[in-house]
Amino acid sequence: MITLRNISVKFGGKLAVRDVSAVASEGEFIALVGPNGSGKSSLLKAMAGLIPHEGSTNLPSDRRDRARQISYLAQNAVAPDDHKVRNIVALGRTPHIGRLARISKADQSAVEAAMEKCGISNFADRTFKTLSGGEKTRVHLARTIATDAPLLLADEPVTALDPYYQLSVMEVLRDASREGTTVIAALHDLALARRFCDRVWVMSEGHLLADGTFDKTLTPEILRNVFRITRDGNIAR
Ligand SMILES: Nc1ncnc2c1ncn2[C@@H]1O[C@H](COP(=O)(O)OP(=O)(O)OP(=O)(O)O)[C@@H](O)[C@H]1O
Repeated sequence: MITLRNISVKFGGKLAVRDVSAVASEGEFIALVGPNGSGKSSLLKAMAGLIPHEGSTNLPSDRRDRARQISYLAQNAVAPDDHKVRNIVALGRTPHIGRLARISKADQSAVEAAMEKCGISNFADRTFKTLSGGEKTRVHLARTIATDAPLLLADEPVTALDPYYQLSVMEVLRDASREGTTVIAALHDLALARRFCDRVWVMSEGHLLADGTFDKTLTPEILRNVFRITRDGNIAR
């Protein structure tokens, strides 16, 4: 169980996340939704220990423990252009490899399995710079999956993907949650989120405005007042 207590994130005096308290259970797949600028990325980064925050969590504070416990897929993840795909995915195993130790057979299998799940095995030996945008996203996802951490945080993992890979990546994340990983993914596609996720956290102006099942949470009022759309997907006027 992951517990967030009164998490706040400030940038230059401006609050991007305001007093967020929530819990996530083992094996849950949570959709973190909300309009642009509502604080989703900032909350994920605070959970990943990448930016300073107020409040507390039960996540490990030691950097190495944190790296084993939490894998994080950034919204605009980068990777060395000249590295082979396979080596970038293998970076996901770094927290499990001792200093100066070589990658083990188990690490190697985790890398191969993650590449297979993300549909990138066929270009495992290409350099990163030769890939398309969506292919690069799937490489980053495979690196995140390869870590095999109990908490997976993904910031807009499907935004750059074609319809087939949107579904396929959502399946990969759902499978990870079914195997016991807690997955929290920032998503803009509410229909896709509803189809795959167990629960939704709705962010609005830094607050966690609603937390629950899709039916109870994404009410016509919230769609109108927070997302500025109607239930039919039109602009609310
Ligand atoms: N490094 C930063 N410095 C200053 N302000 C920032 C920084 N990062 C984010 N913000 C501000 O914090 C607020 C929340 O941003 P955040 O990226 O968390 O939103 P988001 O919900 O992930 O948005 P999006 O859907 O557009 O990715 C925004 O007002 C943003 O401008």
